[in-house]
Amino acid sequence: MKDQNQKKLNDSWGMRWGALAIVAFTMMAAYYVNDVAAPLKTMLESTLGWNSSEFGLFTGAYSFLNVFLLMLIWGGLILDRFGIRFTGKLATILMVVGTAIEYYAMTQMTDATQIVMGYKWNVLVASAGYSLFGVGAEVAGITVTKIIAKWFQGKEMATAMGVQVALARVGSQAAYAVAIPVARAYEITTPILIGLVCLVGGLVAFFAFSVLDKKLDRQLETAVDASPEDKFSFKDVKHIVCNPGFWLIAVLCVLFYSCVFPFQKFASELMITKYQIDENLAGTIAGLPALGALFLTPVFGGMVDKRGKAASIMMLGAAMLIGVHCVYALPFITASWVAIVLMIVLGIAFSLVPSAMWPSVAKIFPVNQLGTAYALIFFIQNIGLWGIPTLIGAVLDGFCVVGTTESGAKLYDYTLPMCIFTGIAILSLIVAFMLKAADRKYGYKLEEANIRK
Ligand SMILES: NCCCC[C@H](NC(=O)[C@@H](N)CCCCN)C(=O)O
Repeated sequence: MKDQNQKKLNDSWGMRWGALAIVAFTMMAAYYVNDVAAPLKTMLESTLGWNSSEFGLFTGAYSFLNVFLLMLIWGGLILDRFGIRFTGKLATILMVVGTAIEYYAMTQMTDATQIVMGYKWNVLVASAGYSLFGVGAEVAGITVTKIIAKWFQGKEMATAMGVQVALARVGSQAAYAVAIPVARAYEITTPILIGLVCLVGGLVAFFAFSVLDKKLDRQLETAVDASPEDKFSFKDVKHIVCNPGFWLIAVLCVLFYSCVFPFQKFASELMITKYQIDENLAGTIAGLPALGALFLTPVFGGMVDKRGKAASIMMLGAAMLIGVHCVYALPFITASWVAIVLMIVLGIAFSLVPSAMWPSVAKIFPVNQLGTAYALIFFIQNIGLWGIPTLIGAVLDGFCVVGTTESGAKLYDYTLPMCIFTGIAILSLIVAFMLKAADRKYGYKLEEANIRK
């Protein structure tokens, strides 16, 4: 007879946090690669001749397959059918292959400038690689959420999720900080090569995690690592999409994240051209929200746990976003310190909203629908992560060119794009307000503390 009281692998503090460290490293590499090309926008223009529309297409390509081929939905199904080890490895392999294609297109296909469907061939190949990477990164995101739920069940689950997101921000900040200096010191694609090497390390790390996870499964005596109650189910989809809270959170998510991630992709150039910030520093400034979020997300998460007020916090974050984008839109404010202060405020908003939003999903839906709810929200969020960079790139090329830089790249006036971001931020405040009203009407308890005294 088996000893039911036998200590399991995840009962050991060191083992479960060690396991988290391994998968968090893979996600850190993913966030690094996700963001590393963004600060290189101007260099891509002067070195490879990419215009803003092409940069926008490339940036939005992260979400292209996720949106148009429903890859997040299939990813959710694969995750439930084949489990976290298989899906995690598959997702990481997709990230490695996608990044390798992107790197190849940017290094070996520099002469492939023939126009196909209105874009340079090398842009399309790099975008295809980045799109494949995007599928891997998003599927890895939902897989890691599920890994944490499994390894930290009945333990420090919320803290573990906060720490994982915080560590992912380290990857983002590193990308923004090193991209331009490394590209200037070596080749424009060296920062991407570094990301590729890190992702291969992340793949090895995931294989190592799988050994631990298999051992845990043997201890848990489960053949399949997805318990029936957290499987992706089309019945749940119907139930979830009929809930007004789902739509309000999903729309708030797409609007809010559309004002942060896509904005950051263009922010390095904005810092250099409008605020005259040194090129080597511009990426670090653009990455400040990620750095701020690294420290503040766990702090605000703790506040939401203890004091509640999640709906009000989301409103506050959205209001701060309006202020930030509105001031960036003002053409007569060009002092570099203002740009830096605004990035810090954006960092605070970027910590407030996610720390209130993601736990709110868990308040609206029962545990057995959470995986499905997160996959659907990620899917809707990806529509913005695809559409907004594509739109901003086209707007820059179509309406904002005001000259040429010394290196031959175009010089843009960012007033119109910043007005667009301000408009989206205003919509996000309206939706946050509606969410608070819905909370009162339907009793989601978003304003209540998670931890009861
Ligand atoms: N448990 C959910 C955590 C979500 C963290 C969130 N990530 C996303 O929303 C991803 N779908 C998109 C990541 C894009 C990275 N540039 C986050 O705040 O990072």
